[in-house]
Amino acid sequence: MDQNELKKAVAKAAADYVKSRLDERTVVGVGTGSTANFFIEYLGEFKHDIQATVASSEETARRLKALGIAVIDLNSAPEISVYVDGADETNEHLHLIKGGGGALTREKIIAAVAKEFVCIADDSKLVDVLGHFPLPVEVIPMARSHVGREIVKLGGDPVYREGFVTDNGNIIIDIHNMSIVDPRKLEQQLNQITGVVTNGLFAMRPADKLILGGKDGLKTMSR
Ligand SMILES: O=C[C@H](O)[C@H](O)[C@H](O)COP(=O)(O)O
Repeated sequence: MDQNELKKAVAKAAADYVKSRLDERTVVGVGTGSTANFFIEYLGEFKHDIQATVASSEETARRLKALGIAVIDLNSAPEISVYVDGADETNEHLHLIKGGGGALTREKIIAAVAKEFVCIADDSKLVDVLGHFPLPVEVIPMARSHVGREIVKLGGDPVYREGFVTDNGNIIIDIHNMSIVDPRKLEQQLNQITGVVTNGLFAMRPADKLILGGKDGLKTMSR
């Protein structure tokens, strides 16, 4: 199977899992990116059974609505039963790097609310130490230089994502060349920098379940 087929396989497994748990109160949190897009397609197959979804980006909301799936504002959702999303990197503790597509802040908000966070990925994303993938940080535009200097003090190489504006009207700085040996500590250190909205480390609130697709089939890891 190529990488796309692996993404499809994990998305199907997550959709089957969500379907098996649906009841009349279920609100599904839906992620952003190429893996999540396959999940959205599978959701479309049982859209009449889904009460509502909360989308982690404008693009995901557009795709869900195009399939006729109800999208509600998070503030109108009494709870999110399950949130399904991809990741850019994961370690065996289910700590993640997310935000390659720039949707990290809304994703992190949904993850914070969700009772269960199911991450889906092909097994090329599983690493021993996070940080090979550049870590995205969403930043208020006027704080760009300040945040960049603070990132250098933490040992990373900040790279401004040219021409990209988040759904929240902010910029992204990607941190390169940082071996993230203590993800929980770095997540908190970055959040302490004035001007940072959030960062793409999901270590304080990791995934609860990880469905990985590889050449030998699917593997599920849980915390
Ligand atoms: O902002 C984007 C999200 O965090 C994605 O979940 C992440 O970038 C993984 O995307 P993909 O499934 O396309 O590899």
